[in-house]
Amino acid sequence: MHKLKIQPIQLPGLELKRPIIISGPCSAETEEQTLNTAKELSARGIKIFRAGIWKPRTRPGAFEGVGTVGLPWLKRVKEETGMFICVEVATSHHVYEAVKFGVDMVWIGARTSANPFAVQEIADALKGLDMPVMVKNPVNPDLELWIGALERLNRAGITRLAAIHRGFSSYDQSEFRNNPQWQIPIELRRRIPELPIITDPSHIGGNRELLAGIAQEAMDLNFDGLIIESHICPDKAWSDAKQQVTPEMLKEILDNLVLRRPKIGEDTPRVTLDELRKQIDQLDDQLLDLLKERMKISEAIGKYKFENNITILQTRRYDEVLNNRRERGSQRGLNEDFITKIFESIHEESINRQSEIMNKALKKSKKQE
Ligand SMILES: O=C(O)C(=O)C[C@]1(C(=O)O)C=C[C@@H](O)C=C1
Repeated sequence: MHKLKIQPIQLPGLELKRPIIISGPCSAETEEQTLNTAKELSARGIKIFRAGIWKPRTRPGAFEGVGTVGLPWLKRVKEETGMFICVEVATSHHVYEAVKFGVDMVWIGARTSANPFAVQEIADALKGLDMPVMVKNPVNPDLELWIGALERLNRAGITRLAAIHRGFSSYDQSEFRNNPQWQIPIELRRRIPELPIITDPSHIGGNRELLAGIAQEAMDLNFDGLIIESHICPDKAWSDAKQQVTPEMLKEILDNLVLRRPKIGEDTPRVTLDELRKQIDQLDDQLLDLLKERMKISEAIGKYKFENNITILQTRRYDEVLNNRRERGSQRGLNEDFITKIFESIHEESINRQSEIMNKALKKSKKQE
C-alpha cells in the first residue's frame, strides 16, 4: 500500500499542544451570531474557529447553510480575534471560495468522504495549495474508504492531514447519534501512527449531555484533539441545536478533562505494570491453549458428523451455547455484547474447521471409490 507522507498541522504562530481544540457553531447563521460566538470562544483561549457555511442535510428543506455570504463574516472573525478559521468543503467550488476568503484549514464531511469522486474533485482543487485538511470518517464504518480519502489528498500534495472521528451511522437506536465504534479510529492509529486524530463529540453524541464523556474517552485513547460545536445561544441554533454548547459550557468541559500520560516512561512505576503485564501474558497463553483444545474437539465432532452424515451447522445447539455463555458471562460481570462477539467468532472458526475436515474426508472417500 502507498505509504502516507504526513506532516504536523502547524498553523503559523500557533503551538499545537494536545488536545488541539476546534470550536464554533454548527452553522454560521448571521454575522452577529458568528462574531459573538467567536469572541466568546477566543476569550476562553480557543484558537481555531469552525463554522459550517454549506451544510449537507439529510432531507431537503432543512437549513442548508448561508453559503458564500458567510465567508466575509469568518474573515472578520480572523481579523478581529486572530483565530484561525476553518470550514467544511464538499465541492471544488467550495474550495475556491474558501481560499478567496483566507480560510486557514478545511475539512471534508462524512457524507463527502464516503464518495471517492467527490474527494478526488476536492483533492484536485486543493493541488498546489499548502492547506491543512481534516477528513471526517465516512458515514459508513469503512476504514479503507477513510484511508482512501486521505491517500487521494496526499497524492494531490496535501501532507498536513488529520482525521476527524465523528462516529458512524447506524439504523439501530442507541444513546449516540452516531455510533463511535472506537475500534475503527484505534485501527487507523495503528495503521498510520503519525496521523493526528481529532474526535468530534458533538456528532457522536448528538446531545450536549454526552459531550464530556466522549471527550474524556478520546483523551484516554490518546487522540490528539477535539472538535466541539459551540453557539452563543445553542437552543436557538438553526441546525443541530441539541448538541451545541455555549462557549462557557465548552470551557467547563475542557477544564474537567483529565489528560493522562501518553507513554509509559522512566517516571511511571514500572514494577507493578510489568507484573500486571506478565499476568496478562500468562492468562492469554491459557486462553490460547483452551482455544486450541476446543478446536480439537470441534474437529472430532466434524469427523463424527461426516461419518454419520450430519450437517455441520446445528442451529439449536449453537443457540444454546450462545445463550448459556452470555448468561454465565453476565454472572461473571462480563459484557454480553463482548461475550457474544467472542463466541460468534469461535463458532465461525469451529464451522470452518469442520468444513475442512468434511471436504478432506469427502475427497479421500471419492479417491477410494
Ligand atoms: O455441537 C456441535 O454440533 C458442534 O459442532 C460444536 C459447535 C460449537 O463450536 O460449539 C459447532 C457447530 C455447530 O453449529 C454447533 C456447535
